[in-house]
Amino acid sequence: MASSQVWHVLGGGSLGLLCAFHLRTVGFAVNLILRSSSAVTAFKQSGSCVGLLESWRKDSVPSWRRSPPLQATSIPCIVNTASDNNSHVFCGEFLSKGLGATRINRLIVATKAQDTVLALRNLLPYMDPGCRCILLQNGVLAVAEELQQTLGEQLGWTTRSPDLHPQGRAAMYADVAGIKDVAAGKMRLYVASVTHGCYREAPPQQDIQRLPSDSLAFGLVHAGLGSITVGVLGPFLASTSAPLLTGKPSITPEHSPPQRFDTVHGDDMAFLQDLAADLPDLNIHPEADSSVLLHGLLAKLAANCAINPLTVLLGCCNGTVTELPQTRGIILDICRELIAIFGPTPFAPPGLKSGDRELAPLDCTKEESEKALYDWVLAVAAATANNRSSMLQDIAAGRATEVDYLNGWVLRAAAARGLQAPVNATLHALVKAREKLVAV
Ligand SMILES: CC(C)(CO)[C@@H](O)C(=O)[O-]
Repeated sequence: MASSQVWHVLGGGSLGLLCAFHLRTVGFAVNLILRSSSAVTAFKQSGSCVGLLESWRKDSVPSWRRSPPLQATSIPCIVNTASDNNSHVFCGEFLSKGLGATRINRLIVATKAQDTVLALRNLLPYMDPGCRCILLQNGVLAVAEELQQTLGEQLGWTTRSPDLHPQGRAAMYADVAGIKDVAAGKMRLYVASVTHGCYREAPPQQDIQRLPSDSLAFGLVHAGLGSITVGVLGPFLASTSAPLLTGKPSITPEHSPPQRFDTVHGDDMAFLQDLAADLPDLNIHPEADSSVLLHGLLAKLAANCAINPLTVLLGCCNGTVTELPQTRGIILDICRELIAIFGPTPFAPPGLKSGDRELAPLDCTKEESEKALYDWVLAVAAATANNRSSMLQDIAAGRATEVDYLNGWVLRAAAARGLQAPVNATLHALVKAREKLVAV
């Protein structure tokens, strides 16, 4: 049962609103942290509610529902100074009006990948020690690497890349953020692979009439029921002294043994299991085995590297990319490239795992992994067939996409291993070109 616990949801995109809707509807107090004070004003003017249409439900005619009212605040603001791209100062406006005395100890981070590190850095002074923070981004592995390189010291992780993270830089951020006394090192970070398909949309006129006036400008359509597989981030980062997956491996991926991580127990799992029980409609699967979680995150990466650019380049919904032989061929190529880079083991077909969930590297051939990953990506696209991918939504709204954290990150991982990933490179280049055309 939902307690009096306050949840903060960072980001008013479709996924942030989906989480805010369900958290609030089951009875949690929710504070939605939006990008600007004008977004907060718009939210308040629209009735301070989130509207949801679950079009994935086939058993009944779906209709719009709205959440009870929830709080909204604007995001604290740090700006880059012109002289030094890496140093930041707080905006005066935020210091006086932003979150004020708010303390955050349950946080869902639903920002775009490229906004995550800066947004989290801005929130650090407001987080209670031990704050539980769930990262939902597409490209969350790339985000995690960036977090480690920029905020690693505050988060209690080893600093792995002195050139990217010069000595003293973290201390300077901490000073600027006034977080000297905040035990941010105890922040608990969780990462998730999210396969729900949803997009923002205001409901049609007749639906609005059935609801209290002026509500639901902050509406979303949950078009494809997926799941949220979530676990603890720490073991991935703490156990290595090289960047998570874009670092140079000591042996080639094909011959590398499966990467093993500590299994997470206890309090973290209890927290995630309670959350899953409180929010059944979000289909949350807590994962205690970090190796299995990594498998899920890499599989999700493959889905985003294939589905998202293709939907942008063809201007279509997710389902279309499963139907055409040309797009199916490109999806298979993307899967093959990821397996060549990260090795077949992380993509072992579920059938090749033993009962205790150990991966079975010796039995898992490259071909079996390719087939398993390809089938999984097609299944995600089919389950979200009527969804407009997040990248297509970004392009339609004239926003930057997350492609640098998806195909772009894969290219960096390939380069670190002396490999090429030509299909990822082509999709990356075409999406960047599309971004440029949209921006003019
Ligand atoms: C799962 C997914 C591809 C569904 O559209 C989603 O991650 C997205 O849109 O980015």
